[in-house]
Amino acid sequence: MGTEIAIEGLTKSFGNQLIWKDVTLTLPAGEISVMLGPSGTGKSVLLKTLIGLLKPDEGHIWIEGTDIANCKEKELYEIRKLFGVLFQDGAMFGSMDLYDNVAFPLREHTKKSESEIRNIVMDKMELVGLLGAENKLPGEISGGMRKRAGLARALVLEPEILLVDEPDSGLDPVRTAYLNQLFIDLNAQIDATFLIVTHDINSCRTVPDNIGLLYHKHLAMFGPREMLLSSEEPVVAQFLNAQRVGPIGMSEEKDADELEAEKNIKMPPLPPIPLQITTSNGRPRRAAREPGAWCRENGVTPPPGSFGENVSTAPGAGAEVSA
Ligand SMILES: Nc1ncnc2c1ncn2[C@@H]1O[C@H](COP(=O)(O)OP(=O)(O)OP(=O)(O)O)[C@@H](O)[C@H]1O
Repeated sequence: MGTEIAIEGLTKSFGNQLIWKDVTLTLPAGEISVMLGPSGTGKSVLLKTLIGLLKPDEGHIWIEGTDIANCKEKELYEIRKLFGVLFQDGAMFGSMDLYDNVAFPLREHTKKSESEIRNIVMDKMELVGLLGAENKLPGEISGGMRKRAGLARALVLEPEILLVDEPDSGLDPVRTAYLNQLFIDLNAQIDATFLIVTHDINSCRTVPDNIGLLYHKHLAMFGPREMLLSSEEPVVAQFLNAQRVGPIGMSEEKDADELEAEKNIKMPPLPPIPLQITTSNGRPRRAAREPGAWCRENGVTPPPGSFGENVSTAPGAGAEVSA
């Protein structure tokens, strides 16, 4: 089962450039969370801070009782073993074939024999649909395959926490859909805590259990998927529905003149909340909740047409989904 990450009052700047301030959130154990935000709001910096590649100016990151923002190198080294990381470009060694790339963490961090390593590598290659491509070099395969190879490598040490930076950048919608399904299936299988940084609104609306939004140097909101997808908060509603109308402008925040010009333009109504992707083999995912459960429990009426037609989201009603 995955590990909870409790982030408290995290602040990061580079010189006098503040990236974000006072970020506080808990990534629940075994759940999939997505972090969104306009370009340059520090999503990648957050991922790097979580694995200790960058030191925050202030704050705490609690994992299994250790504050990895303030612990000794030796403790950080141990905690890092809980993490699997998939960087944007897959971060493959160009001169090694996919097999050696995926085997690398096992050879580096374990004393496993080559035959044990072979079993693990082939198992993960199969999981990401890359069996048969073991002898290819990273330069000989597509971007989508490189990402999947990066994912196989992130999985070989059986991570409790999986951090993924923009898995869908540069992928076509079909490949993105396959990758999203893979995340859901993987989460059901390995039960790790996932944090995915993405710009893809469709992925963010259908994959995670929780969504966070970084905006204007702070965490605008973090919570269950249904909470954010039913939120009328202008920044959240604008971003999650990819609208031009709202406080976010081309260079992050709109100025007073732009906002004044939009004063009488109403934000469009929220679109229906889609169903969350389920596992491809029907196996239940521990963190998955019934459609509409959060809305029902919190007395929130979701936008009309949410979750398909057969889910009652009235407070107090039991949710039913037609087969
Ligand atoms: N090592 C560093 N030194 C100085 N500045 C940095 C460093 N790493 C990141 N930054 C700055 O931090 C800011 C946030 O960068 P980051 O890559 O985290 O944004 P992002 O939200 O992931 O953006 P995008 O969605 O475009 O990938 C940028 O202004 C970037 O230039």
